[in-house]
Amino acid sequence: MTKSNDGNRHPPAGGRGTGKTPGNRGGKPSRGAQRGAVTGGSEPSAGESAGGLGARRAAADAIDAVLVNGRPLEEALERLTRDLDERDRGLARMIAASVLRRLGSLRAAIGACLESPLPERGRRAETLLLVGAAQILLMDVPDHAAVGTSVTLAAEQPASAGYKGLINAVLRRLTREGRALLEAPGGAHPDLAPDLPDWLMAGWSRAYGAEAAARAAAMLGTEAPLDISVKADGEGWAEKLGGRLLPTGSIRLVGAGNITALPGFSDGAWWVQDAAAALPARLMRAGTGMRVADLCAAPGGKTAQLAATGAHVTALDRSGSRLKRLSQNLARLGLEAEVVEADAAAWQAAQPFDAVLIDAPCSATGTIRRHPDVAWTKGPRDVASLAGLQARLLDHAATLVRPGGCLVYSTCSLEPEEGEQQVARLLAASDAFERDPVLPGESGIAAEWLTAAGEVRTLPYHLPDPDPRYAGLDGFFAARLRRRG
Ligand SMILES: C[S@@+](CC[C@H](N)C(=O)[O-])C[C@H]1O[C@@H](n2cnc3c(N)ncnc32)[C@H](O)[C@@H]1O
Repeated sequence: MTKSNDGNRHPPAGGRGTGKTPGNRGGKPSRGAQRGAVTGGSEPSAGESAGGLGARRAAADAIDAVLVNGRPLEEALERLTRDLDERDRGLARMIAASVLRRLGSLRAAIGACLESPLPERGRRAETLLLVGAAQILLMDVPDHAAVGTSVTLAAEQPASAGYKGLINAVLRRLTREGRALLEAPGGAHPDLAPDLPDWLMAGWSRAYGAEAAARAAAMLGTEAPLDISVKADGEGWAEKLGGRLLPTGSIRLVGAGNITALPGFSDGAWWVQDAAAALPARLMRAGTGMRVADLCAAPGGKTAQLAATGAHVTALDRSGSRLKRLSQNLARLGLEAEVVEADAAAWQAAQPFDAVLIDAPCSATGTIRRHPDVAWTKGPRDVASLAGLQARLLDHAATLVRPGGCLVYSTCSLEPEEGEQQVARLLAASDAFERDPVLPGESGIAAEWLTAAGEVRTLPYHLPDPDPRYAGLDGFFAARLRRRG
């Protein structure tokens, strides 16, 4: 049932503060909600809803795949948008990412238009409301198309057909009042970070302080720029691509469009890699003649960096399918590495390496800006079990480093259990290694990105820029250790 403007607000279904998973709706359904009662607005015409229906359907299905089945967004979109043209693929991706990035805020705005939360069987209807609301409130889409397509999609499934009228009425109301509901400070949602689960915000507040956690959350609600790494001639490629050369050597682009059509892609001059993700390999000081191992290598961003230095690189990963992608990426770039499919926690090398990188599998909470599904598919239990795997991988990687050699451990997680605590544990357990601190300015690394111990700890709001489209970094951790000789 929709609610008149002056009624009491109900909390959003799921979302921050309820202690529920995003797909878990609370509250009893009202009769009106069950029956899809309409309080205003009229049905859109068929003509209004005809265009882009496939993109919206794919977006809704992808959101359900993430929130209901816990699947990664990229995997879902790849499957669901296979038959769409490039424009619709882009639209589906944009809608799904916008919903997942602002899930709590959108639910709050929708909830403010409902007298009671939708019942469990209204799940699809809620997804279609989110799809419509994201287009109306966050994207440059004509309102009538956003409303019409959600209503048409509702009619497609028995579970949502009864909600057509309600979806129409709520979305029409959002076209009039939604921005105020979304932006009202402490209004529809009084929390600082309505778009992230409590456990993440609590952990970041403990680790970095409440203000830093809030700044990180604010940055994660925005779209990320495109960062690329180049084999050589950063300045030249920045100019050719109309991008900015960052102090770390990465190039940053905004509004780049289809990356495979950009100059240099088919020639293998560069590859996509977040600027923070490019730091761990730089810390290894690899160069011609060095023997280097990249032990969790696929899909090969860091392998490519290391190979481009002229080092002899062994790229190892447990996943054969991901290694296939690594080999394809290296072939496009014209770079070489010895590729090994094995478990990095057990693999034995013929002789120790000059430098070993362990870019461990992790919760990836530092990449939520690029992968907003991570916030809703990962939980504290994932962090705990991944920390166990990381410890095994790091301990074994340490045995593969020659005396005097270098060990770099990195993760794209903001959780200290997957970063600082792993390294502290290794150093406490054995005196075979010591820290080789990273100094401010090395590889363009800002002092603000370093811990007191000389480890790299980038936070999403680092690398600010007056133009917000160019601001921010993935959250990354990287530590450099030296094996005592
Ligand atoms: C964070 S990703 C690596 C990203 C890669 N370094 C890059 O820059 O493109 C982690 C990788 O670890 C691999 N992995 C997970 N467990 C592993 C294990 N026990 N042994 C080897 N690789 C493993 C995964 O298959 C995944 O490719």
